[in-house]
Amino acid sequence: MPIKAKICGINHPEALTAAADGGARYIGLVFFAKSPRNVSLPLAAELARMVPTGVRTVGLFVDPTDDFLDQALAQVPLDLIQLHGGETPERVAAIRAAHRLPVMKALKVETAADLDAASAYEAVADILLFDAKPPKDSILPGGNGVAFDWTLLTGRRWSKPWMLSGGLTPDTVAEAIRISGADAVDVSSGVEDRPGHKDPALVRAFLEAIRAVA
Ligand SMILES: O=C(O)c1ccccc1N[C@@H]1O[C@H](COP(=O)(O)O)[C@@H](O)[C@H]1O
Repeated sequence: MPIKAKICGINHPEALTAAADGGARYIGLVFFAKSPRNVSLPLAAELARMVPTGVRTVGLFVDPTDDFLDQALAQVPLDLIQLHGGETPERVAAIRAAHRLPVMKALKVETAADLDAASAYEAVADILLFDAKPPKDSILPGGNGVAFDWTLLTGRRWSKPWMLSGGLTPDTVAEAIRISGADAVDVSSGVEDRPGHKDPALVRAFLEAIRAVA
């Protein structure tokens, strides 16, 4: 089965085209002011309208308020909500019910215990996303280009679909898939030529590296 890819932090049309034409299943729009990939709602709406049929548009939020979610969803056609903050299982369930959209919950992984804790989200999230714990000095809860020990996922089974992220690059993604057993991956900083700017050539290289695994 082909590996599914999400290219996160799309903020210009050339990156969107490289992702969609290269076979990405998801494109991610970041709604988090501290991120260099943050997009305004009008720009996000413009980009989302360019997403071809068959590619899903994901909105990435970090501990969003209900008001902000309402505004974003009123202006931007999203297919999936990604929650990348400290949202509790109850908050994930409430957001999912209120907005009637599938939710992907990001879980920060450093040790096997972090994966055990992730099981609390299996009942409430539609997709689990395993990302590395951010470095202590980072202002971002994700998008730091940091990987975790992929062997922690080897042989683990989940009742929900899941994605791997954290420090993936065109050079490492095949090995990460092989070790973790992931059938879906998410990348942000690993396909950039400077913080917050996707390089279309790196996006294409990442998607080609994935195709070579399948
Ligand atoms: O990309 C961001 O700026 C971002 C900001 C806040 C939370 C999450 C963010 N990105 C997500 O982080 C992971 C890993 O990114 P990277 O490939 O290590 O740079 C990925 O799931 C992004 O969706």
